[in-house]
Amino acid sequence: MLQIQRVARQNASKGGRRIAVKAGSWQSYRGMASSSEGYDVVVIGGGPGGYVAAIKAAQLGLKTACVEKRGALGGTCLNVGCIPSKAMLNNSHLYHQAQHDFKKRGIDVDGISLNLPQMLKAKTDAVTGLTKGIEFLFKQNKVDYIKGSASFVNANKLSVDLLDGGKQEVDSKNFVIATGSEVAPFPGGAITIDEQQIVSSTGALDLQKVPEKMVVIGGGIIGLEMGSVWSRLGAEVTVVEFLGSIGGVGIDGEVSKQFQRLLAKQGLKFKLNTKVLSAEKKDGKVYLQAEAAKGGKEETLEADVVLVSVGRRPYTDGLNLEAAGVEKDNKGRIVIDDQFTTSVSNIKCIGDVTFGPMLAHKAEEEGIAAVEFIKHGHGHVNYAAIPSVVYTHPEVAWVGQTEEDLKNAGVKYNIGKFSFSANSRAKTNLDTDGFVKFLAEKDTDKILGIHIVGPNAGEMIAEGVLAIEYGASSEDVARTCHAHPTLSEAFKEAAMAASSKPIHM
Ligand SMILES: Cc1cc2nc3c(=O)[nH]c(=O)nc-3n(C[C@H](O)[C@H](O)[C@H](O)COP(=O)(O)OP(=O)(O)OC[C@H]3O[C@@H](n4cnc5c(N)ncnc54)[C@H](O)[C@@H]3O)c2cc1C
Ligand SMILES: NC(=O)c1ccc[n+]([C@@H]2O[C@H](COP(=O)([O-])OP(=O)(O)OC[C@H]3O[C@@H](n4cnc5c(N)ncnc54)[C@H](O)[C@@H]3O)[C@@H](O)[C@H]2O)c1
Repeated sequence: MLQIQRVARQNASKGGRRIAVKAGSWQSYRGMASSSEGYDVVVIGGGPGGYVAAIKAAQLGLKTACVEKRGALGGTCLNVGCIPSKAMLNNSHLYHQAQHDFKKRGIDVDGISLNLPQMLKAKTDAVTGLTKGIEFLFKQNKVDYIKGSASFVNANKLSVDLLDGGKQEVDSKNFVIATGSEVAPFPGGAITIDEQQIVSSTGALDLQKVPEKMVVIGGGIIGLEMGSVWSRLGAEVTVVEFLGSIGGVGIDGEVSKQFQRLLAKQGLKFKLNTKVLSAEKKDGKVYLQAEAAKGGKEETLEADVVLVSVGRRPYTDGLNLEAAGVEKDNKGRIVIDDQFTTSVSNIKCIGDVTFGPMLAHKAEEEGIAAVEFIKHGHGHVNYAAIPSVVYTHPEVAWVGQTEEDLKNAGVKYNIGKFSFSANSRAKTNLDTDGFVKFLAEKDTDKILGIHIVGPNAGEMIAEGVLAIEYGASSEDVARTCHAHPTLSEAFKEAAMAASSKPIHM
């Protein structure tokens, strides 16, 4: 019963906005699937969406293989995304703290210096350990790992160019496409990424020298995380953002402003409402032409290294989707219905290559739900309860709707805010920047959004996700006992502020 309610809730939460409903229901799929032999499920792509789908499918008793062409499992996230960036964020933060923060805590350290090769090695070690770990999980769960590049022959057959040479044909009743995304090139080809001086996030994770001046094009999550890393390690970083605010899609306006103030205090410079037009490499430098977003006077920005972080796009190169009949939309996303089924009834699709936010945990949830649909005919992802986290210091995290969303939808709401400067643990930690903000429906007190800028926001938001998943009111959270002294008391007090009054402010 609960499952059925959840599927209904999931469908309702999408409201037809995210998922275009195409032909190919669960019933019609069942008719087709039994006709072929080989695997029950073959997953194409071994990123967080694909590898999780493969493990879950095997756990459900389906004969499963996963095809991955990178030579390592884990996809963008483990190899050139979430994991290496978080290693660099953590270690650059410690370096920055040791230089600028230890003294006031009574820790005198002499002769601190950066050993960048060692910091890069620590990052690589974390990546290697985790990608090998997934290979182990595949063995443990009896998922066949096919190393090569997959291409559809028809809706029940792949041809795989094996990394070790040669080709292999792979037959399956069902496929899950999880081929992810790639760096979006600069529009119009005006700037070419060379991964040395003009880098994408991939090059920015592996710079062999701290640049003196770095210009970041795009003040979304990648720009702010990687800009923070190199700023902490000593670069003068300028973020150029087309829009009037930073943080990308989904960030609350008030949080974005506070976030920008805090990053500026750390030394990052911002040029908002500014559009980069072109780049020229000359005498070891890069010169960028930029102008006001709405048109106006041009200016030249000089940099040693430029990071292009203007978004990512779905990746389907070489898949030969036409041979299977799988359709894409005009943004290159594979079109799916609310059961992750593509235009072909036995082929499902999940993660960055289809609709929705490009986040590892969203891809994982979809991976599990998609194979549950294959096995049981029902699955569940609640798109209203997908958290977002920016792993800077302080962190920024949110779930649900922003004030701007609610205003645009004409929804009446209460705000409850609590500042970390009034939280005892934050005070003892000398880490008091930021706040927790609850948005609750005026009439019912139901939580509609939670936004945090502050220490440990990325861990704390899990409580908000749970509250939204269970349809909690802010009073529910306010009446829940939180341990003292913890940062999470700020979370409780913000809930108290939304439903009645906080105690400590
Ligand atoms: C710098 C950076 C930092 C990030 N940090 C975070 C973060 O902190 N948290 C977060 O949630 N998200 C983060 N992301 C986003 C996250 O990496 C993606 O949302 C996630 O990896 C998507 O998972 P996926 O499985 O859909 O695709 P991917 O991870 O892109 O995996 C797809 C895989 O498919 C393989 N493939 C493609 N075509 C074929 C083929 N024809 N045959 C065989 N294999 C194929 C590719 O080689 C790839 O390994 C970050 C991204 C970047 C770039
Ligand atoms: N912590 C995380 O969860 C995390 C970390 C990194 C990446 N990611 C994911 O990776 C994806 C890509 O990240 P991203 O930061 O590249 O994209 P993004 O879409 O988040 O941000 C790109 C920014 O570039 C700006 N921009 C575009 N063209 C510009 C121009 N010509 N000049 C100046 N600014 C311009 C846009 O206005 C936007 O703010 C995102 O979907 C994100 O969810 C997530």
